[in-house]
Amino acid sequence: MEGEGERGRKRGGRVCCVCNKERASVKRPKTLQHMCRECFFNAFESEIHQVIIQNSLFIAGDRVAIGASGGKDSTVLAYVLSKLNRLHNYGLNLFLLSVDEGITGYRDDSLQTVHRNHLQYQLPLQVVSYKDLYGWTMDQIVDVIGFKNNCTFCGVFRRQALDRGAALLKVDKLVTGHNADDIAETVLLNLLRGDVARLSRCTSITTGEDGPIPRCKPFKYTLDYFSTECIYSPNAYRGFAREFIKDLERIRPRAILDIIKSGENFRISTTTKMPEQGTCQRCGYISSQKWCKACVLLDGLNRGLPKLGIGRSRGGVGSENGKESKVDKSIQGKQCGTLDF
Ligand SMILES: Nc1ncnc2c1ncn2[C@@H]1O[C@H](COP(=O)(O)OP(=O)(O)OP(=O)(O)O)[C@@H](O)[C@H]1O
Repeated sequence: MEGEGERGRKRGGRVCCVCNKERASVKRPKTLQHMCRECFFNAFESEIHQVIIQNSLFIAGDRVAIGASGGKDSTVLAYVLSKLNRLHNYGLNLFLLSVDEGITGYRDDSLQTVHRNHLQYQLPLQVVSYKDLYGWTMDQIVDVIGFKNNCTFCGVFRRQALDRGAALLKVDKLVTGHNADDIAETVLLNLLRGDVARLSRCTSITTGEDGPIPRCKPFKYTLDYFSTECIYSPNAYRGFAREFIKDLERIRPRAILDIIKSGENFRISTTTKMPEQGTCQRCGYISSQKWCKACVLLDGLNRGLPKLGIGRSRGGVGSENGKESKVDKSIQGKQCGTLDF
């Protein structure tokens, strides 16, 4: 901890500023405190408990699916949530829900972690795959679309796949391991794209209350320590926002939480026209357009026109003789990646 001077140091390193006994092994980016492992875990778990209670994330008896990717955040989320559920008697029925995107050498490895968590924490596991839901794996999609726009497919399909998996489990809520860094990136991206509708909701700790399954982010205020990248996302726009945010964090760690705060304080003018929620005429999933984005993308893939739903391509769904249809117009201007959680 800054200002501790010699008092805070011990031969071989600093002393934990909480217990004043053990050697510190982490410096928390959020508070800049030097802590030992044990005190860090305690502080972290009690902060998540506070977030859950203060935001009334759950009610006793809720069936809750944990979006389990096998990555570090959702793995920690599964551990912490099952521990807090026991410790504080939340009365939740917890499940692990994994989406297998079909990315060889990436998701197949991380799904093994999820299978281990399923046994370790004794939580029922549901896996849904892109192959079963859409008939395509991400490996196959990348073969036809390349590396540039594949994140659009993956993001849109994952969002819907999680909802479909949650429906199979008949859960009341879905929690994800999105952390403060993820949310700050999304604020910036929505700002850069002028996506007012998403900007207005991306900082909420619970979203989708008007949709099929509300989603919560108990790690909303948790800063990232390190992150792993999908093998197919080297060109994603999000990656640039991530680098920018990491640069800011190096100068001032609280910058990330301040970006979230700014996002929370945006007020959308009452005259701004917001999209109206409806259902996709094709699959029945929620959509503000005639067809949901997943159906538009899938239709393009199946017709051998994979770029149809990306960016400003013409001659899309429902178009006659190359003229734009309503659906074509609806998908314009929303390039690369889904910016909803
Ligand atoms: N394939 C998946 N199956 C289930 N949930 C997923 C999947 N991918 C992402 N999620 C959920 O969305 C959250 C954010 O995922 P993302 O890959 O953007 O970030 P991350 O910080 O790398 O998370 P993680 O470390 O948990 O993978 C995850 O923590 C998880 O809850």
